[in-house]
Amino acid sequence: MNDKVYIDYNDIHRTCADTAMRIKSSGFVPDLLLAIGGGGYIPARILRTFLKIPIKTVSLELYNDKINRPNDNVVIRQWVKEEDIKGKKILVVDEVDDTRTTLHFCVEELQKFQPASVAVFVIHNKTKEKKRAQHWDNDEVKKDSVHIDHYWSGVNVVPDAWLVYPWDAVDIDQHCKNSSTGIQLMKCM
Ligand SMILES: O=P(O)(O)OC[C@H]1O[C@H](OP(=O)(O)OP(=O)(O)O)[C@H](O)[C@@H]1O
Repeated sequence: MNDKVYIDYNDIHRTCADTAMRIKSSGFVPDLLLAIGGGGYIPARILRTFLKIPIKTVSLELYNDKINRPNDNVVIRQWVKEEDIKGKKILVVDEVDDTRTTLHFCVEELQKFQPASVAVFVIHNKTKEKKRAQHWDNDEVKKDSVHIDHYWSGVNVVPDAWLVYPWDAVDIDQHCKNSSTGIQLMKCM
């Protein structure tokens, strides 16, 4: 079993702040943050502090806590209206890109509403072979069938990292103590 990495709230805030600066300097000016719940809600709110644009939310479920394994398909618990997306530049926000199943599903569904463009932000990207959209995070991004204009990960992490986020903590004080230990995270350039 892999060591758990307890993620610190302040590190999340710093990562969002740093990446917001990268987004601003990229020339991509999003109209809307689209948070994928539950993990994308808090990073989207932090990004709003810097990007000063509205947030809309969707709720998607891949991992099924009741059966302790992924669902066969991504389940939509809540979705957006077409009028919120059509013609807009959308920045999709989630906390982690693991197999990329959820992000790919979300972008594919959003494209049906004809956004002007779509980009993706995650706090953590696990550097592993993805099940979908292999090329989003490298120079071949535009070759993928489900197109995005930009992909930003705050931090690239080793493939088998077991990330524990602070909003899942029952005892946040113990979580903070644990967050000073853990495996090495590989910082994204
Ligand atoms: O890259 P993937 O393999 O698709 O995994 C990443 C997704 O899994 C988690 O969601 P989950 O379904 O556990 O829902 P939650 O955010 O409500 O915990 C996480 O929040 C991402 O959305």
